[in-house]
Parts: sequence; C-alpha cells; structure tokens
Amino acid sequence: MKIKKIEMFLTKLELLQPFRTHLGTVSERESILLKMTDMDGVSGWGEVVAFSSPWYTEETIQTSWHMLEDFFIPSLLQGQWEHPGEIHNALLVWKGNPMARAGVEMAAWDLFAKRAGKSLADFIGGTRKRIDAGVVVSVDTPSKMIDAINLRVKEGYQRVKVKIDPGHDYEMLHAIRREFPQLALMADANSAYTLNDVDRLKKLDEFQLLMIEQPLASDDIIEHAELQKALSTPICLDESIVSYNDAVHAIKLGSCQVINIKIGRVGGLTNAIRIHDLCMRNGIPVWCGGMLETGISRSFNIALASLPNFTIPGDISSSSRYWKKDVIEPEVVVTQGKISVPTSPGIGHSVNEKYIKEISAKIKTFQKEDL
Ligand SMILES: O=C(O)CCC(=O)C1=CC=C[C@@H](O)[C@@H]1C(=O)O
Ligand SMILES: [Mg+2]
Repeated sequence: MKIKKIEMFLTKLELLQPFRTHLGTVSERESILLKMTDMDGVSGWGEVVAFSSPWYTEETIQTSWHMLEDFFIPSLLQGQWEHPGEIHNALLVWKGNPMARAGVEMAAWDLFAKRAGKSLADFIGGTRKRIDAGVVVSVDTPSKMIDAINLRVKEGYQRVKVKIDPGHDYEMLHAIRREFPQLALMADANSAYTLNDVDRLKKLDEFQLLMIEQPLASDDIIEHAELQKALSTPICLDESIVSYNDAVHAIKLGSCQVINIKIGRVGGLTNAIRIHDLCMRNGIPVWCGGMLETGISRSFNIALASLPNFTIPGDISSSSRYWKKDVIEPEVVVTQGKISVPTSPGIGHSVNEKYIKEISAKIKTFQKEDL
C-alpha cells in the first residue's frame, strides 16, 4: 500500500463538563485528527490525545504537530506498507513522542482494517461483541460527588472512577461508600502521594476499591512495588507505563496488579496489543484508559477493549458524556452499561469531516509530490 496523502486537523471542542484533577482542569480540548488516504482512495483516521499543556505527560498538541509535520509524516509518505506494524517500526528511528506517533499509526490501523474489509476489533483479534462502560466522575466540590455518581449509576455505568489526593481521599470515599456500598469503585491519584503517605493509603483499604491508580510519581516503578506490598488494594499503573518494557519491569517487580492501557500513552495500537498480550501471559488484568478524546480515538478504545484480557470496565463512556456533538456518526452510546463493538470496516463509524473542518484552527495536507 502506498499513502497518497495525510491530512492533519488541529481541532478544539468544549467539554460539556470541565474535567478536574489536582494537576489542573481541562475545559477546552484541543486534538490533532489525522486522515491517511491510500492510492485507491481508502482513508483511515487517527487521533493525537496529547493535551494543550504538559500536565499529564511531557507531550503537547504543539510538540505533536511538530513531530508529525517535520518527521513522522514525511517519512511515511515515502514508503510502501503492507501492515500497520511496519508503520510502527518505521517510526522507531525517532525517540519518544508516543502520542504523536500513535496518532498516525492509528490511522494506518484503520486504513488497513478497511482495506481488509474487517472491523478494527476483528482485525486485531477482538473477542467481545459488547464491552462494559465505565466513567470518571470529577467534580469541583465533594458535595456534588454523590449526585454526580447517582446520575452515572442511573445511566448504567458499571464502574465509577473518582480522583483522589491527600486533601480529598478518606472522607470523600467514606461518603461515597455510605451511599453506594456495592458500587464498583476505583480511585485515580495521578501521582498525588509519596511513600510518606503509606499509612494514609492503607486506610483506604477499608473501602474495597477495585484499585488505586498511579498513587506515586509518574515515572516510578520501584516505589510502587514497595507500596503494593503494604496495601491490600491493588495498584494500577497509568503514567508509569509508557512502553512495553515498562510493563515488563512493573510485572517483574510486582509494582502493580492492574495496568491501564492507553493507546496514545504507549505509542500506538501495536504496543497496546503487545502489552495486553504480555499482561495476559502474566495474569495481570488490564482496562482501557480514556484521554477525554473525540469519538475517533474512543472507537479505537472500544476495539482494543474487545480483546480478551480487558476484563475490567475502562474509562470508555458515551460521546454525550463529553461532547455536545462528536466528530463521528453514529456517536458512541451506552445501553444498559455496555457499548456495542462496531462490525463495519475499520473504526466502524463514519467521520463528520465537514464538522471537523468547522472546529479546526489549522489544517495541513501532506502529499508526496509536495515534499
Ligand atoms: O477520558 C476519560 O473519560 C477519563 C480521562 C481520565 O481519567 C484521565 C485522562 C488524562 C489524565 C488523567 O486526568 C486521567 C487519567 O489519569 O486516567
Ligand atoms: Mg490515570
């Protein structure tokens, strides 16, 4: 397959509810959407999930645009490709920038699945026809938390994730457990704690959480292993796992009992599948994390979560949880706590290109003859 052109769209969408963590609040979501078209006119779509500022990882929308414009895209327009794994390998000549490289590698996966006439889920070996939907509840005051969780439970979500930090943990979780004693509940700390907080974190064991996500530093694997020995609550790693080798090391050291896989954070769908398979071989369950993304990346998350070792509901919620209007049609909907895995070719949704152009601050088209 030869690539005829790659188009990049720098889009901006207003989140229906601002997304709050102790690290900051996201209310306007910039994204880079990519459209890869082959010589036969078949197109695949991908999405860069980096944020506008480096609060979650070191990447930003700007660094991603630079890496794609100046390195990744020009090199891919030169090649002849027979599988998305080849696209993944070709980009290994450059270091880092996992979310930027994932964006264009995802477009290749969608394109190749469409060329094969297969849904993305089938193309990667998915086994589920429906996946369990989970949701993150992040509110600005604890008093709103109970009502916000009530709403999502009524909508059928099978797992609720809340954000914790040393100022908002025991009392908040105690209040939630009093209202929802049986709820499948987990907490994401986004590195808000240190090993000095072991006793504080041990107290949270009483709440029977599914897991505590990323309690310690975002680049740590060693201290999480020490903390896991002290807790009965499973530790889940998110930010610490940015590569296949990170997952190998975390499993070897016992740093976690669960891994949150995000296609962008680990550098693409090829790596996400490899980490899934590694975790399955080692008895480590995984779930698919979210990045406040548009329906393009969410449709990848749904396909990924159809793989057998995704046994825990992920941060995969309906389009309407985030957007007044999503960029895909039909939008992602949650029915009785589940999301149907699309069966039509590729990501299984059509992409509203007219709307994408309306919400784009910048658009650039790359074709071989222009290089
Ligand atoms: O996309 C969703 O619904 C959840 C997003 C989410 O929880 C996160 C996205 C990015 C950074 C974090 O705040 C958090 C996470 O750590 O998983
Ligand atoms: Mg997280």
